[in-house]
Amino acid sequence: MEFPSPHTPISLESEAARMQPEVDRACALIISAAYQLITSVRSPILSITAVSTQHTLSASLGAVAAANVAEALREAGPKGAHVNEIARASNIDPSKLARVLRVLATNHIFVEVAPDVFTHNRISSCLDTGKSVKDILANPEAKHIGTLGQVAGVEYGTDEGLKAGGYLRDMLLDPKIAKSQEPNETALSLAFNTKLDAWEWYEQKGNEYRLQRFGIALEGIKQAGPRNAILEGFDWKSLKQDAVVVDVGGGVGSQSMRLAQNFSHLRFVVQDREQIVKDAVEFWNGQLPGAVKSQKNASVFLLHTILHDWSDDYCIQILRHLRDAAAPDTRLLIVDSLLPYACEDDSLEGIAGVERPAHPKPLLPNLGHSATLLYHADVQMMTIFNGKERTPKQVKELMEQTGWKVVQVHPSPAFGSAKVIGVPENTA
Ligand SMILES: C[S@@+](CC[C@H](N)C(=O)[O-])C[C@H]1O[C@@H](n2cnc3c(N)ncnc32)[C@H](O)[C@@H]1O
Repeated sequence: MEFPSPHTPISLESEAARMQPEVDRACALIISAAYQLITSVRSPILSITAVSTQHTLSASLGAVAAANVAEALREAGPKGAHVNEIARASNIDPSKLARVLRVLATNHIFVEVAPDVFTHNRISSCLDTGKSVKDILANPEAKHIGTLGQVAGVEYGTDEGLKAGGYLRDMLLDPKIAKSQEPNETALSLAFNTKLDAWEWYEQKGNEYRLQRFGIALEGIKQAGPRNAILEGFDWKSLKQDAVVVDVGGGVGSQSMRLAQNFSHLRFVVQDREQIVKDAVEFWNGQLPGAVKSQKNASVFLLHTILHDWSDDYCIQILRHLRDAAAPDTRLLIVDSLLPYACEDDSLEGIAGVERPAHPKPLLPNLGHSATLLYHADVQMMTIFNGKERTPKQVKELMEQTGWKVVQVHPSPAFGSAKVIGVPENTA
């Protein structure tokens, strides 16, 4: 097995090694230990200052993605290109672009091979849509269509994500919305001066590119984990012929698609907002025409990265509605990240499947930096949606309040892939 070199471009094959759980765990320990060492030896004032200015990194990454720098560098070949050449396609001032690229290169994203000459490395290659600069400039609205979605994810995080993040303190400290559970009283609504919730805001005229990019970005983040994570941890095979899986808030139905491709005996209902369902019909007709039929009597309610979009009040409404529509043998399948506390946690006792492996001391019990993306996502969910990544206990409590009983938890190190399986309370 070969671990990828920092100088080779990313591909699905290059990441194959880390899809093996033992390799993934070894990497997590290394990342956790390395970052803990950095924080131990660096001046605390410098540590805190580095964090307080870290938005410059996100902002630089966003600028470079929007300016199609990765595509220009790929076209320039392995020796790289001078900033004068890179800047030409985007009309950015070359000396400003050089500084933006240099802060990234200093953080191992791109390599400065000679003064003002930059080339790709493995991390920067993730910023490449694979399209030509000419094609992107000819049709900028379609930049992310047909891509794996990781660049869409970067643009999402560094555009509405970063802008909303800038208003976190206002959201938390403004007495009018500080304790709100409403999806339209968020840092995003402050940043974009809107009374709409994120879903309505995305559907506003002028936000077409952002809406489409958001949908494609959802796929991008899944590239970091095993492609077929949805297949594991739930016994899909044992569901009877023509069992109906309702993909609640299913987007274009990409999870249902993966299930349909692997379990031909299942039928699917993909439920979402009207505008999204229009895209879903195209997506399905293109790949599995006739596979989705609208039916009642759900065998499974699948909530794939849904509850994390909503505050507790709204999750309770969603879960109650599903409970009302459930038959005695309906299964509830919640797929989301499960967030550990940063300390030891005995609240997990009695929940089947959530035992945490012990990590070597003095690493943090949640593995610190190697798990940091979960906590970034949690805060981002708060700023954009008033949503929340939850601990296993928090999910269990929401289920118990709404007539569902947890029967199994299937933790997954992959982002957004842990499963909590429930059944209607009085039939368990
Ligand atoms: C984070 S995405 C998850 C999509 C899909 N489950 C997946 O994992 O690929 C959340 C989805 O919820 C949908 N959504 C938001 N509000 C909704 C509502 N009121 N009814 C149905 N779907 C909704 C959004 O349009 C979006 O597709």
